[in-house]
Amino acid sequence: MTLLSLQNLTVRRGECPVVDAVSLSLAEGDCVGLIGPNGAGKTTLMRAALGLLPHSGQSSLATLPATARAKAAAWMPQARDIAWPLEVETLVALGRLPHRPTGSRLRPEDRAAVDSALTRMGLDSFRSRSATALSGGEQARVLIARALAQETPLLMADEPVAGLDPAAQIATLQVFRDLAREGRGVLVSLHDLTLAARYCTRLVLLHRGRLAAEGPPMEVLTPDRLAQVFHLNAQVLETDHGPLIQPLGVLS
Ligand SMILES: Nc1ncnc2c1ncn2[C@@H]1O[C@H](COP(=O)(O)OP(=O)(O)OP(=O)(O)O)[C@@H](O)[C@H]1O
Repeated sequence: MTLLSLQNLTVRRGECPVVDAVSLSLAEGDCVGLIGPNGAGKTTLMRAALGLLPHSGQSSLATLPATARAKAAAWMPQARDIAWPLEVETLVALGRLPHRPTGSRLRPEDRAAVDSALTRMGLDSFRSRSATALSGGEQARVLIARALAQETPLLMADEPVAGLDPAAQIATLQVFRDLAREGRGVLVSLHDLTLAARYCTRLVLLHRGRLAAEGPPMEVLTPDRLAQVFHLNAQVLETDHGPLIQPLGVLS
């Protein structure tokens, strides 16, 4: 089943299209990595797809009423502001809001979703801590857990592993890959090309707002594209542990 369909999605900032006629679809089982240099349009694409930015073209999510959209897709934005000193467990339970009548108590299925999200993100021992008293990387994991607790068919996450230590980055991508294997869909923007190649089923490469390439990771991440789009001299290796994209230098 298709979980997200974009057709000619375009976002203009003034005269300039920063997302330019992008079409793509994402189905159950897909873990799609959205990659591209700084300013390529990744955040703008995701926010427009969710209907959070004015755009032309179509997004299957943008037209949904807010509650239906919150049941269809969870969104973890790049900004990780936690304003109030809520307990971690309470903050993660906010992910259940689309599923509960306003003001109601957590039902057993809500508690189960919160417990599962905390466990997946390795946060069981953090559940009673104040979220504002956590480190930046710990806060990021809590916000990912909140999105997981939403238990939506589609998870969209904007650079969710930025600021996480290497083990937490890998563990998070493993969670996303597992979600896809369980039949959900994931759209995740990433700057770490090795993680993108290893854990995503498909990559979408944006360059200056346009879809520059899409397909299996090793077909997208060719040395030529890394040079043209990322200005990188990079080695692309197949190892026993999976692909390895090793940047060697910057091309002028
Ligand atoms: N509010 C805004 N007003 C004008 N231009 C903007 C605005 N927000 C973003 N842009 C521009 O739109 C383009 C795409 O930005 P976007 O944040 O989508 O890129 P990105 O691929 O997510 O980058 P990064 O990897 O740095 O997070 C950039 O050129 C950026 O300067």
